Parts: sequence; structure tokens; C-alpha cells
Amino acid sequence: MDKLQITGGSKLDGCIRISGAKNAALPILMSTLLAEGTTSISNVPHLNDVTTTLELLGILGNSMTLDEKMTVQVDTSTIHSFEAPYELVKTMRASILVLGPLLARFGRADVSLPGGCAIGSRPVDLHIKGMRAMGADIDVVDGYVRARAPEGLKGARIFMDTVSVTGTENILMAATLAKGTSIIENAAREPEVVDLANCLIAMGAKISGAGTDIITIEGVDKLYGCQHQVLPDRIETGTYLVAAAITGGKVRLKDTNPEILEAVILKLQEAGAEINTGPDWIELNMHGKRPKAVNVTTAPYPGFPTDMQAQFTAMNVIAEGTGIITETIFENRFMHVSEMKRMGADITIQGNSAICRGVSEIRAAQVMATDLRASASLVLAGLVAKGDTLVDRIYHIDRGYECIEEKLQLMKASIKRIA
Ligand SMILES: CC(=O)N[C@H]1[C@@H](OP(=O)(O)OP(=O)(O)OC[C@H]2O[C@@H](n3ccc(=O)[nH]c3=O)[C@H](O)[C@@H]2O)O[C@H](CO)[C@@H](O)[C@@H]1O
Ligand SMILES: C=C(OP(=O)(O)O)C(=O)O
Repeated sequence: MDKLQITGGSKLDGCIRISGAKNAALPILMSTLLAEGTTSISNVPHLNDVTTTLELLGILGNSMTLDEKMTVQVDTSTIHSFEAPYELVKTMRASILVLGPLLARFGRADVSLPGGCAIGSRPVDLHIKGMRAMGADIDVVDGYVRARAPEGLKGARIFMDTVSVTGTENILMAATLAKGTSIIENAAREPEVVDLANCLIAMGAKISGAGTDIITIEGVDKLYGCQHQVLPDRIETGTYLVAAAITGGKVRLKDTNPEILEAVILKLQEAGAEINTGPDWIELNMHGKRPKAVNVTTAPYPGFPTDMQAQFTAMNVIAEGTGIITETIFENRFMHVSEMKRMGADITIQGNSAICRGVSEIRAAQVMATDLRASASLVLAGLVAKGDTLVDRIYHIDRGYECIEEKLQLMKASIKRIA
């Protein structure tokens, strides 16, 4: 199994391009199921989760082409299956996003329940509740969500008890082909939800309010293939900004969008980083300084993203002072802490907070991660640790970071993939 070997000590210095967002590309690729004809999606990141999504679309009977620039064309005219099997769903929770589109367009879907994962139990009850409110008949049997709506879905008013990103996306997609008006209240406001809504609008959907907590959808009879470009990955962007900050270095990130990263940029400035931005680029310069510890509390967008929590924990580990990281979205998202402690970090977990007392030096170790962002945070820790850090189980990283070692090498990090 591949590992990443990182030799700590280099200050990052360089310029890289940011890829399309994983969390936008996945729902958008699933949304092609709603459209008659062929949909063309560009700026799709080259990630294991995208490969899994294409495999799933293939199993359902879609024909697909992919060029070397990762523009994906999906033709849905040959769909013949309505089942997302456990073997795929267990490797990627976002597979649940086929539920809304299949049910809305074909009146049936059988999707394996994703189950829990390293960061929490992650139920899908709100997805199911939303589809039921639209008239679907749903049973959960043998580990599968079996949903039927032979007469089609009906528009409904749906209140989300908890803000859920993929829950909002699934219900939004289902509502585009429902009869009548649907209103999603307490909807997720994440930029990836807005990107999905923009793609659906390009297909002919009637949607207003995406990006606010009330989304209104007027159902239409049919949607048609369109062209759409996936928005830049704000979490990849944030991860490389922290990589530069933690090493006292500087980076320029291009093909990104600073406007959707405000909470992260403000915290990096609080840590002492100089940040300059343009319409599609961000520069961070730490001027060789050690970061100052910051307090962070995760929250739904526009709050501080849970997907950046582990990376900021890594920064606090070597920062000046004490920073408290509070996780409010997932109940078990501190798996990186015990690995960081093995590298010399001084962290105490109290309830859903990690109290990080900054130390001036950490040491390399062989570490293992259990989820995507935890793995990324261990790579960041490796960039400043004394010696050679080995990060194991990097299939988690390959789910969500395109060519992480090549991008870090371009910024003068000493990192390589070893078998
Ligand atoms: C593919 C994708 O976009 N993944 C992102 C998405 O995950 P995902 O959409 O799975 O996360 P949610 O926004 O749904 O989860 C938020 C909270 O709601 C709870 N919940 C969710 C659904 C439900 O039916 N019932 C329920 O109780 C979850 O357990 C969690 O505590 O948003 C998360 C929160 O920003 C991010 O960390 C993930 O990177
Ligand atoms: C938790 C994440 O993704 P997923 O929802 O795909 O597990 C993530 O991107 O950090």
C-alpha cells in the first residue's frame, strides 16, 4: 500500500493551480442522471471519489467519455439499472446522491445505506424524510434504501432539522422534476450547493434562493443536457494555505476563489499571515514567522468549515500560544490528534474541543490516518517535523486531493510517494 514520505524543514515557496471541488463535482456528476441527452462537465478533479462516481454512473447504464483535461460527458439515454450497490457505496458516502435523481426521473431507486465512518455516524434520515414528504414510498430493508414513486414526486415544503449539505443537494435534485413547488427550509448554503443549483438551472430547472437557507424549486417536466464548469476546491485551497503558513513560507494559488474562503482567510490572518487576493488567486506570505495559535469553531457555511479543522489543529500544534479547536458538525473528528501526539504535539481533548498548546518543535513518526482531512493534516505536520514522517493509508488522501505530492513538490516541499 502506498505511503507518503515527508522530510520536514523546507519553507514552502511556489505557485500551483487549484483543482475543481470534489464536493461540487460529485453531486454535479450525479445530477447528470436527471437530464435527457448528454451533459458535459469540465474542471472535474482527478480523484478516487470521481473514479468511483463514474463507475457508479456506468453500472446504472450511462455511457461516458473523459478527455485528458478531465471534461466528462455523460449520456443518460442507456440507463437500465436503478441500484447503487454496497460495494461502491461503502467506499464513497456521496453515492447516496443518486437517490434523488433516480427517484425523480425514473420513479425508483435502490441505494445501499452508507453506514457510519471514521468521523461520525452520518445518518441519511433527512434525505429519506425529504423524499417521503415529496410522496415517495421508502423502505429501509437489507441495508438498502428502497424508494418508489411510480406516479412521480410531488412538490413539498421541507424543513431540514439539521443543516445537511448532501441532504439539501439530494432533495434539491429530486424537486427539479417533482410536480409543483418545493421549498427547502434551513437549507445548506455551501458554495457547492450553489454550484449544483447553477448546473441544474443550465439543464432547465427553475430554482431560486440557492446560497440562502430557503431554496424554492418549481418542478419542470424534463431537464436537458448542458455544459457546466465545476467551481474551485476551497478545501484544497485552504489546505495549501495552511501548508505555507505552518512552514513560515509563501505560496500563490491560482484558479481558485477567495470569496468562498472568507472564514479560513480571516483565521490565517489572525495567525499572522499576510494574504493578498485577486478574482481567481490567493497569495499567502508568512515572512518566515511561526504562526500564532488561533481558536476555531466549526459551523455550516459561511462558518469555519469542518473540512479545514484537522489542518488548523496541525498549525496550532507548532504555533505560539494555545488555541482551542471546537468541532460542532461531526461527533468523532479528532482522530488525527492521537497521531499528532505521537509526533510530540501537546493536545488535550475536552468534550468536542481540542486544546492545543503550541510546541516549538515536533518529531517525525510513522503515522496512520483514518479519514481524508486527518490524513492531510498529518502531511502538514510532517512538513515541519524533524526527520522523515511516513503517512500510511493514503488512499484516504487520494479520495480528495489531486496529485498532492506533485503540488507540494512544486512548492519546494520534500515529499515522495513510496510503495
Ligand atoms: C460529499 C460532501 O459534500 N461531503 C461534505 C458534506 O458531507 P455530508 O453532506 O455527508 O454532511 P452533512 O452536512 O449532511 O452533515 C452535517 C451533520 O448533519 C447530520 N445529518 C446529516 C444528514 C442526515 O440525514 N441526518 C443527519 O443527522 C450529520 O451526521 C452531521 O452531523 O458536508 C460535510 C459538512 O460540511 C463535509 O464535511 C463533507 O465533506
Ligand atoms: C468528509 C469529507 O468527505 P465525504 O463526505 O465525501 O466523506 C471531506 O471531504 O472532508
